[in-house]
Amino acid sequence: MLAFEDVTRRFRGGDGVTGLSFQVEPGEIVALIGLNGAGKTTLMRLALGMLRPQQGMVRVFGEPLDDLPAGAWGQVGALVEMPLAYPELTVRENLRISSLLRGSTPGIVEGAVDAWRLGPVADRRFRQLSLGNRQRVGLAAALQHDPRLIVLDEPSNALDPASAILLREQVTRRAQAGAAVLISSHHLDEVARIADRVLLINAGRLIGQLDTTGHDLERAFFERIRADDEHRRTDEEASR
Ligand SMILES: Nc1ncnc2c1ncn2[C@@H]1O[C@H](COP(=O)(O)OP(=O)(O)OP(=O)(O)O)[C@@H](O)[C@H]1O
Repeated sequence: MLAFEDVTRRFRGGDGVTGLSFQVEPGEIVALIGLNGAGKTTLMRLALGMLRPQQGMVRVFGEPLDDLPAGAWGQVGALVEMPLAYPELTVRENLRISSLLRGSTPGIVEGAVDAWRLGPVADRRFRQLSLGNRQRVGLAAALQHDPRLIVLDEPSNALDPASAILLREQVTRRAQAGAAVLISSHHLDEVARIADRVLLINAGRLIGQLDTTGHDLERAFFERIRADDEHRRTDEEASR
């Protein structure tokens, strides 16, 4: 469903991501974790064609992104950075537009309002919503059309515990229906609950997977990051 083949995208100043290779298969939830600035959002933007690789290739539904027919994006659901919405339109109107843009029928909107418990704010303008409610609208818009590929960058940001549970249920339900899910998070315990695999990203590189069956996930995470930092420092010193 989603494949990265040796993908590199560096920014002026040297940061970015380097040599990323991984796949997300149908029915699989893959989580991406790393420290601030590790490259998670850059990877997500590359997956969605919001950034182009300088090297390597991204494939969606088996096609290189450049060859993907425009209609195929209707089977993708994504939330990266801020939810995109028209501030002067209501929640319901925004969800309706979002469904039309993805080639779905507006009939799905009421289901999304119910699923995300947006009823009490459905007729409020988007700009009047709290941060958490905006995030819920963004998630409803990303998932209401039952996409086959889901890309969510730190989706539990600003969500209250009840909404975080909703998110978990919705994402798991979509994966059980065969969707491929890529999700980034800072919450290790949340990730451990839903992900089939957890990829570790550090300083723009994928450095392996985290075993989520262990007890002290945080310690395991930080040890892997520290070991990678040390390894890179030694390599840099040796190459001087
Ligand atoms: N447009 C850009 N121009 C220059 N540098 C950038 C740009 N976008 C990202 N970077 C840099 O690339 C690196 C990776 O950033 P990215 O936003 O992907 O990290 P992240 O893992 O999502 O971080 P966070 O957890 O803080 O959201 C950072 O050092 C960032 O400053």
